[in-house]
Amino acid sequence: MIATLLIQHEKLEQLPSGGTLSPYGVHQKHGQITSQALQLLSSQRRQFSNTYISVKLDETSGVAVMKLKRPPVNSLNMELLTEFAINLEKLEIDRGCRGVILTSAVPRIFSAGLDITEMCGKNADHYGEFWRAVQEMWLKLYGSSMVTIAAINGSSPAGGCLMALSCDYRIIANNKKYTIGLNETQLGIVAPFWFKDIITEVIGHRAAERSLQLGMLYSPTDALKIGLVDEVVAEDKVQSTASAVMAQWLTLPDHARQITKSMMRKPSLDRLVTHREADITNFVSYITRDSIQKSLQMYMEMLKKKGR
Ligand SMILES: CCCCCCC/C=C/C(=O)SCCNC(=O)CCNC(=O)[C@H](O)C(C)(C)COP(=O)(O)OP(=O)(O)OC[C@H]1O[C@@H](n2cnc3c(N)ncnc32)[C@H](O)[C@@H]1OP(=O)(O)O
Repeated sequence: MIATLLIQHEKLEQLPSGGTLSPYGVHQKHGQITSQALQLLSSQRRQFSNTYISVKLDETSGVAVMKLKRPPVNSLNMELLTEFAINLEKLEIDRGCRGVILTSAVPRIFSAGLDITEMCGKNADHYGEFWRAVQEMWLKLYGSSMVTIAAINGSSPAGGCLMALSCDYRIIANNKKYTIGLNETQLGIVAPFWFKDIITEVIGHRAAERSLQLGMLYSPTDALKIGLVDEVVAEDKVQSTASAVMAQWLTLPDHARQITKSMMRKPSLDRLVTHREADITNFVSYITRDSIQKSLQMYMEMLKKKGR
């Protein structure tokens, strides 16, 4: 139902083209392609936009840029998570798309993580549905066969960090004000096993243990030191670096890279798929505890006071 609505509402823009494109290059139909025609071809883009996500697919390079656009902080509510999973699935089945750059349209913020208001003062059915949407986003992103690059152009705590960690490569803007990490314990909550698994895979057991217990948020340079991100670049170079890294990754034959990626990620994906229902039950029984609700409410109040 939601999927149908989203597809009906999407704006599909097709720019003019002078010929046929394939993901792997230009197919020449008649005679020589002029430089003007090449220019037109190289600008062929498909764009679609939903409420909280915009996607631009460059059919020449096969690279889509997916932007989160939910001001003020791109917090991940049910609708954004659902749009995200649907858009990623659309790109996944689109033979013209080989890579996705995930970034933010909101200045200074990549994503503030899960929308805390989705986890406060609601009923058990809501929490169950919300958690399923969080799982779905992760299964789709971490399990994507495309090359995924996080262009982290702002702060990225908790669920925002999880999104970045789920990509193949992370580039963050060099700005001391930005922080990234899994800070759940600072909210008085526990990151679930699959958050723990993925950060352990990326930064190793010792660093993950310290990072998770203390709910650490790192500056870009400190994140680089522990391997939480792969590159720190000037703020105005984040997108161009992401495009350059993507072009490099796309020189590899898809099938070899995809099978290798799947081999590396399958155990963690399988673990969540196998325990999915138990993980939802666990989340619901945990989040409905009075003590957890109090912690989250206090954290939200603290955020609001800070903002005043
Ligand atoms: C067994 C399972 C157990 C449960 C596991 C659950 C796993 C949880 C994962 C999560 O992702 S929980 C969310 C954690 N997120 C955070 O801790 C981030 C909190 N936000 C911030 O630190 C800051 O807002 C920011 C992102 C650094 C941006 O700072 P800035 O100064 O630019 O903006 P603010 O004034 O702080 O915020 C503006 C506005 O947005 C509201 N807000 C911020 N974050 C969230 C959020 N995650 N959810 C909902 N709302 C959020 C904030 O309250 C302000 O609202 P107003 O005061 O304007 O109404």
